Order: sequence, then structure tokens, then C-alpha cells
Amino acid sequence: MDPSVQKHFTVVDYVIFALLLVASMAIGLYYALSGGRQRTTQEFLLADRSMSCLPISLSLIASFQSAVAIVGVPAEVFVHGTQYWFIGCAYILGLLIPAHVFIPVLYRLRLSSAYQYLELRFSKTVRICGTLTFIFQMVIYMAVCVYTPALALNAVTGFELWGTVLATGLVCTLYTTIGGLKAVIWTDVFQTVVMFAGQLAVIVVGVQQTGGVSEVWNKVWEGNRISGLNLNPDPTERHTFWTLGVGGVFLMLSLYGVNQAQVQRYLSARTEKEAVRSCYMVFPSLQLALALGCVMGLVMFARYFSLFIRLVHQVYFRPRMVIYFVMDMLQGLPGLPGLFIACLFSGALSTISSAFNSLATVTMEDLIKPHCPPMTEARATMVSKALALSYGLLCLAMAFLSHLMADSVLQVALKILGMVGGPILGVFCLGMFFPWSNSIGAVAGLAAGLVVAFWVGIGSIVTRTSSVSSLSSKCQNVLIATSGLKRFYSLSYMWYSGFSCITVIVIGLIISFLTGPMKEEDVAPGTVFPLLGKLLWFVPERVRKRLCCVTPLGHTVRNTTKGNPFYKSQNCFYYYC
Ligand SMILES: CC(C)(CO)[C@@H](O)C(=O)NCCC(=O)O
Ligand code: NA
Repeated sequence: MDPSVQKHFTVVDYVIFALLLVASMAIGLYYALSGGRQRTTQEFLLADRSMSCLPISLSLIASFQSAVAIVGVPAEVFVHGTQYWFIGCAYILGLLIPAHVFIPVLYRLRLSSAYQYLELRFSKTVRICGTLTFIFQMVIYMAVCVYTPALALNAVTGFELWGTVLATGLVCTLYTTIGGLKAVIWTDVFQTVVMFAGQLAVIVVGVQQTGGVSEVWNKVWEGNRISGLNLNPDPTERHTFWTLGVGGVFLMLSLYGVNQAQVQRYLSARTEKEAVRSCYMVFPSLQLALALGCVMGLVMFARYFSLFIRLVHQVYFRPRMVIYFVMDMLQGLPGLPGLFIACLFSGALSTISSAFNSLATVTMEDLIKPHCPPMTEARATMVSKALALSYGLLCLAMAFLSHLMADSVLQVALKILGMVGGPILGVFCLGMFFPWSNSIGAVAGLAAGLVVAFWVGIGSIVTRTSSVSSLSSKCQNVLIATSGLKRFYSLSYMWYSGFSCITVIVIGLIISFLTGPMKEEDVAPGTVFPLLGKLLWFVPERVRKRLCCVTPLGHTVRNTTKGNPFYKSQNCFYYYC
């Protein structure tokens, strides 16, 4: 195999790829013309709160499973072995906690946006800070997601790079804009199936070409790809059980607990029970997705190990490796290259459509509605559609910046999600679990969390580049002086969310106690989860009450509106009703 030779698509491949786009458009069109025809924000942004658990659960996986993971996980396993697989351990707590802590609190408040919670619990300022942080996170993440499959396709088949970016972005923008959240969820279901099918096809073909399962096993065993449990406690070691299984829980919580894209799906559920059930159903599907990725990496290793040795030093080759190998395996099997490309694009489409819709929601609910004069429902829906469209176009613009990326795409995506998602998770935890925390503490904590996350994140990029480029003696003195900092910068990126989340909580609590902690009776009812109360179940109730941590969920203690206009009209969802 010579990677400089471009692979060719047959007609069948083009047809399969086109079918993906056409089917997605058709689903969008169906929801534009059926049901309430997307004429209310309730339908456009929350699917009329009528969804059942199966589509929600498939849609939940699709949101953060993009071409980045489809290409990145096999590459990771190929190069470093199966250690990454242990992130599957993080899925247990990473889904149980959202199901039994975050969903009950957020669902019972009948929110439209997760950030409404922050206003109910703290203040308008905290809500706006949370919203802006989320927008920042998703815009960058989206850009990586739309760029990755386009780059891969361009490298291997010679498809025009920016043409592909534009086509994906436009198709997705269109069906998201006309079909609303119902279209987003149902296209996610369809695209998740395509994603699984594409990966499965590659695995089956790869195993066959290598000469059967036992042959694959022998090769990966000899090649030392099967990793045992690495229990090294060093937080700077990239992948260990602790970074993946414990650091990963924070990553999962920031994605499945408080990220608007996911919270919006929980809120669109018919009942709270359906929302919890959908979260449970994510577990097996997410394990399947992870297993498919890891096994694909192993099969590729068995089949291409000798080639890899020769090519791995060519820097340009690494990010495109998976696509080259897959396309090489699937050559001469008409339709399969098309299916795999459809699989990559399914990953991208289902992620950016969730992003567009959730971004439109938060911009509408958190930035526009509270600060503009009341709008008619028709106008609000128009504005939401315009927002979905604008975010689509912004994503295209941002994709051009992804051009500058040097790291492995999986690492880049997980870094972004951790650096920005961790601090947001921190603010929600501060509000839900610590009744004493106040609004000033929340803002200061969020700011501190973001600063620390970006400090270590950017530091890691800078030190790596400088240590590669030069090591003159003058430079070495400086390096020794800063070796403490260097250690800090080499923190495993799997800890970014946990580290920044805990920073938010610690700083938030310190500032809250310095500026006057909240009293329990001043906290809006239903916004605190009695975590300490539940953890300290063995302590007598009187003492637990003293610790002010036993406010029953959803129980109206007292109508403490404290001039919070939202809270008064909470039952009718909107300010102006
Ligand atoms: C979010 C996790 C870690 C869950 O396994 C995984 O889906 C992942 O690595 N995602 C990377 C980001 C992406 O695929 O766009
Ligand atoms: Na996706």
C-alpha cells in the first residue's frame, strides 16, 4: 500500500454517501411539515417534551461521539495499546450520577435551558457567564468535528476539502433549522445506526483479511497491544486507570450531566422516568461504541503493523492513518468505502446538529428572552431558527481555524471538552451540593476554574513545542527553574475536567464564606441536592439539619422569590406568560 496513491470511489459508494445526506434532509423535512410544524419554541427547541427513552438515548450517544472518536480511538489503540479502553469504567458513575442527581433536579424545575438553573440558584450574572462559557466551548468543538472527516476524506480520496466542509455544514444547518429538535433526535438515531454499521463492516472485513480472529489475537498479543490495568497514581501519566476511570468520570459528568446538548434531551422526555431510563440505556450503547473503536484499532494493527513501522515517522501520516488503512482494506468491495465515509459523516452531522440546536436554545432562552421585550411565539420561533442558521454558518467559519491543529484530534477534542466543560460542571456542583455558596463565589470560582484550565492547557502545548524545538544550555537553566511548572503543565488531559471542576468548588466556597454564605432558607427550593445529607445518612437527622443539607428535592419549603421574576412564573415556563 502506498499512501500517496489516492483511493477511488465507485458509483455505489457515491450513492450510499448521498443517501445519508438525502435521508437526513428527508427527516428534517418530515418534521418541518408534520406535528406542530415547528411553529412554537416548545416544539422547535424541546420537541414538545414528548420524546420516549429509546430515541433520546441513541441521540445522547450521538452528541459526543463524532468522527473524532471514530478515527481517534482506533489510532490511539493502534499506537498505544488498549489502555484507553478503561475509560469504559468511567461510564458507570459517569451515567449513574447524571441519572440520579442531575436529571431529577433539572427535570423537576421544568427548565428550557440548563443555565436557567444557575439563575434560579445564584443570579442572572452567573447564568450569563455559564451560557457564554458553553457557547465558547461548543463553537470550538464543533469546528473540530466538522473539519476532521473532511480532512480525512480529502487526504484519501481527493474530495475537495472545503467543498466537503461546506456541504456537511449546510446540510446539517438546513435540517436543524427546518426540523427542530425532533429532526435532530431522529436523524441522530439513524446516524448512530450508520456509525455502528460502518465500524462493524471495517472490523469484519479486517478480520477476514488478516486470517481470522485467532490470527488477529496472536498479532496484537505479540505486538504488545493488550494493556493490563495501569495503576500508576502519577497524574501526569496520560492514560492510567486513575486518569481514565476517575478523571473520566468528571469528563462524563460535564458531558452527560450538565451540558446543554444533553440536558435538552432529558428535558424533551415525556416524563422524568423516561429521561432517567434513557440515561441508563446510554450505558450499553456507549460501551458498544467504545468496544467497536478499540477492536477496530486492534484489527488494523494486526493487518498493518509492518507498514506502520515504516510510515509512523512521517508526521503527516498519523492523523490520516486510520482512513488510509480503512480505505485500503475496503478497496474492491463496492459500497463499503461509501458506508465508512457515511459513518464518519454521521458522526460529524449528529454532533454538530446537536450543537446548533443547543446553541440556538441557550442564546434564545438565556441571552435574548430575558433581556428583550416580550415576543410573540411566532417571532420567538423565527428568531430561534435564525439562530440555528447563524451558528451553522459560524461553525463553517471556525472550521477554517481547525486547519492550525497539530495534536491528535481525539486529544484536541477531549482537551477542549475538559478545559471548558470542567469549570461549568464545577458551577453546577457548587450550586447543587453546597447550599452555602453564593453568586459572587460562583462567578469567582468559574473564572478561577477557567484560568487554571487554560493555564495548564496552553502551558502543555507551549512546553511541548519548546522542548522539541531547542535545548540550548541557556534554555536549560530556565527549564530547571521552571520544572515545577513543567510538571503542572504535563498533567494528563484526562484530569482537566476534574481538576478545574474542583478548583471552581474550592474557590467558590472560599469566596462564598468570605462574602457571606447563603442561608438555606434563601436558596430557591428544589435547586439543592442533599448530597451531604445522603452521604451522611448514618448521622442523626438533627445534626444533618444543622449541616443544612437535607432540603427535600422538589419540596417547596417557602416561596423565596426574593425578587426573582422567573421563579414566580416558573410553572408556565416563560417570563411573559
Ligand atoms: C465522550 C467520550 C469520551 C465517551 O466515550 C467519547 O465519545 C469520546 O472520546 N469523544 C471524543 C469526542 C468526539 O468524538 O467528538
Ligand atoms: Na456525533
